[in-house]
Formats: sequence, structure tokens, C-alpha cells
Amino acid sequence: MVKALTARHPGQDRDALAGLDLTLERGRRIAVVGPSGSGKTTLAQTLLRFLDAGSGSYTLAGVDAHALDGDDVRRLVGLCAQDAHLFNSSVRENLLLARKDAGEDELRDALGRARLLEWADSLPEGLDTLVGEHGARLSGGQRQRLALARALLADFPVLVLDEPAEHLDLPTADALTADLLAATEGRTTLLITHRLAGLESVDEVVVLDEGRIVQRGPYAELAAVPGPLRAMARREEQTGLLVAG
Ligand SMILES: Nc1ncnc2c1ncn2[C@@H]1O[C@H](COP(=O)(O)OP(=O)(O)OP(=O)(O)O)[C@@H](O)[C@H]1O
Repeated sequence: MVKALTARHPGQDRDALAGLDLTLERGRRIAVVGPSGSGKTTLAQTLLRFLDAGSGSYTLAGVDAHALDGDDVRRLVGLCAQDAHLFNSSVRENLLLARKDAGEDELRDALGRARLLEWADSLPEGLDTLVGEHGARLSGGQRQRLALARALLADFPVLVLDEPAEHLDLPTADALTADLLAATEGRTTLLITHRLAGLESVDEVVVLDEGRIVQRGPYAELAAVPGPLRAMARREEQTGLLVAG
């Protein structure tokens, strides 16, 4: 639950978040959308304590976040962002960073939910194949899926997905988003995205603009009335046509 949360980047003269109220109930998923610069990533950075919250408050898993330090917060909140942090070791070792006692079945289950199992099994050394420096031997989509599998294995109380499909081509991005929405069903998840594809399945969509919530509700309700979300959907449709044509 986020109450009147503000945040400002160092050296800036105005708040990037200007009093947000947000409740992410256990097992529910919220998507945060909005134009570039609206404050989506700032929200993730603030929740994860990479950036100090100004005024306002938030609780995580029922605990006042002011009582938690950055390390505590990062034990409660898992982050998958656009640049997956992979290490120059094997698929297995990258997964085991999440839970070093995970058994083979659990590793395979996490890979399966991230839709990466078939690929991993097709590798010459299977899960023992090296992924290269920062995962350089994987495609962008595979890197994100491996990071997702790792976050699923870690089983964080809250999962924050910050534009995990950014920098991927549109079909790959939309396929990844669809798969991660399927994989996070029933998990407490905040998905930050500037594309609307697939958001029909989340519980609530929150539209940000200039650090404020300008619209919120289930996707179908917001899409049915004139407003910021419908305008975004129209733009997305047009861009999709331009890309296709
Ligand atoms: N590191 C930073 N230093 C200073 N200002 C920043 C920094 N990061 C973001 N901002 C500013 O904070 C505001 C919110 O930016 P933020 O990155 O949170 O938006 P966003 O909605 O995630 O955008 P995008 O979709 O482009 O990632 C913007 O005005 C931006 O210029």
C-alpha cells in the first residue's frame, strides 16, 4: 500500500512522483502505464529504495517501509527490469542465485513457467550451458525469461516488473508480456509498461501522467470510456499499423 508517496530525483526542482496512493493487495496484479517521463520507473525505484521517498509512506507485506532498510526491502520485492542482471556462469547457476537449495524439479518448473525449458533442454550442455558475460550468448528475450524464471524461483512476496519487454521487437515483446502475465497469475505483481498489449488480464491498470494517477480501474472499464487509456490504445493501434505496414 502506497500513501501520498512523493519522490524527487537528485538535482531536480520538481517531484517525479507527486502524492501517489496505490494498494497492491496480496495475489493481485497492477499494471502501471503512462507516457515517457510520467514517473513509472521512479515508482519502482522508490519502492525498491534505490531512490528515497520524500513525504508519504508505504507498507510492504504489511510492514511500514520506513522500518525496513534497503536490503530488507529487496528481500521482499523482486525486480525484473529491462536489463536482466545475469552472471557469466551457467543457466543453472544463474537460477540458483535465487535459491541455492532449489532442486532440479524446481529449476525446471521455473524455466517452464518462463517458457524457457524447451530451449534450455535443447542446449548442448542443457542447464549447465554458460550464458556468457551479462548473458551475451542469449537473445534479449531469453535473458528476460531467465531473469523471470529466477524471480519466480525466489518467490518474492512482491514482484516488480519494470518494462521487462523494453528493447525487444514488438512480436517478441508482446509474446514475453503474455508469458509473464501467465506466469505471474495469483502473485502480487506490479507491472510497469508503456504498452497496453495483454493488460486485459491484470486486476487494475493505473495510468500515470507527470507523477500523478490520472485514471485507474480494470482495463476493460477504462478502454470503454474516453480518457487517457483509450487515447494510448488508439496511438498503440496506429503505431502497430505503421510497424506492420
Ligand atoms: N536519474 C534521474 N535524474 C533526474 N531526473 C530523472 C531521473 N530519472 C528520471 N528523472 C525524471 O523523473 C521524471 C519521471 O521519469 P521516469 O523515468 O520515472 O518516467 P517513466 O514513466 O518511467 O518514463 P519511461 O517510459 O521513458 O521510462 C521525468 O521527469 C524524468 O526526467
